[in-house]
Amino acid sequence: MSILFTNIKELLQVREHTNEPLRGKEMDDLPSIKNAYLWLEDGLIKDYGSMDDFLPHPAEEVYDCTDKIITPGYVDSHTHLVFAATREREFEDRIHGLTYEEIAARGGGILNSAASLEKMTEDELYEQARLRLDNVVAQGTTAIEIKSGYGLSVESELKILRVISRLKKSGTSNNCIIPIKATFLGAHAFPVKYKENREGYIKLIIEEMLPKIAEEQLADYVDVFCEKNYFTVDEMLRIIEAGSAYGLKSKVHVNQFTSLGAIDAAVKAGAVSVDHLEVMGNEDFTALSGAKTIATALPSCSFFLGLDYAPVNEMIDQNVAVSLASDYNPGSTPSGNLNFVFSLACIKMRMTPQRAFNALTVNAAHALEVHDELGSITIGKRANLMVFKNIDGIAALPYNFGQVIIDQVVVDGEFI
Ligand SMILES: N=CN[C@@H](CCC(=O)O)C(=O)O
Ligand SMILES: [Zn+2]
Repeated sequence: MSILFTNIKELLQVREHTNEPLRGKEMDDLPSIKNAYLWLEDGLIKDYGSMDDFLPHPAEEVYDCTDKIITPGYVDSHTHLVFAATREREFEDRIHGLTYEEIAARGGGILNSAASLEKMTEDELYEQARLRLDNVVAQGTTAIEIKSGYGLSVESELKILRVISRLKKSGTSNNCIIPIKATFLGAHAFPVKYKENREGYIKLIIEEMLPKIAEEQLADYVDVFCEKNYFTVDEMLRIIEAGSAYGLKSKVHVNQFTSLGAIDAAVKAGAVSVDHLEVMGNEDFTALSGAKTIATALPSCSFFLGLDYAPVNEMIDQNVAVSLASDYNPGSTPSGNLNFVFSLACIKMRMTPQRAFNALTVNAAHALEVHDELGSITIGKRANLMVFKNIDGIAALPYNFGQVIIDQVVVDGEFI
């Protein structure tokens, strides 16, 4: 099947390749072609260019895009989209003055989510998660990472990872398949029965959960919530190492509330990404400067919990590869809408629209290791796109905060 878009008002994020994540001044550049064409074949980008150089291409479908802007779809490299129940009660508790940490200390938070997930069947979980996937794809997410971590027992962690595995194969309710990566986050919190036996739970993760997950090939990455009252830096390193023995690379939760030295340790351990970064010390910047590890900021989490925002412009100035993701989860971020993340990045973090869009596409694709197939308009990449009508440029996306102004989403060359 081949499709041709002609007279495109502007084709954004066109790059010959995206072998490396963008850093420093590169983040300010959002390459585009005005009055462009784009030719898709069998779900891939076959060719693109200026209409001035246009030669007739054989195509089964041709669309005139005089009033349209086309971009690559977003990539969401950090979500907890498989969960059993929302947590409005805690939301109200925070309005009355309790903090996220206080709610967790009372047995709420992650443990609350684990208790409700234990009671839910795999099929119910799957149906709910698929509806959430439908929603985020309609909002422009065209590749996604999904974590476990609301199980905290062998059976429940496997249940979540099996749901993710089903989503990988089945896609959305209308069978739209986007790339999904699964992350094992058994080290999200200590279950109550292991409160006085941390070692016992870490052993369960390393000696029981990981081997089973590896046997069923249920995970692409391993994650740890490294934070005061959760997992220490040493515990994180042990779990990263255990995961790597099964071929799992790591993506870790660090510096959400405290700077513990986890960033330096994770970078040295070869983590693909370090995520959150609301609290950053000088040594954290130094560890990330020039590192291969991607720094993923989650502004919707800061917005929802009233935390500081990750200092992304300072990181970019210090040669850190910055990406943005949603952190979609029932506790700290009950939204997977990357259009809203885009607005927050510009409004609250003072990223320019160019920087934020690069962080949501090219660098986000690196954070998910899908940069060879997604994140830019590049020949040979998958045709996962967003189409916008009657806007003047990229700034319209974050400007229209709280709204989804996408006209159409395209996945593998098909309108969804
Ligand atoms: N901080 C750790 N994990 C999640 C929130 C978990 C929850 O509150 O359910 C996050 O990334 O924000
Ligand atoms: Zn998270």
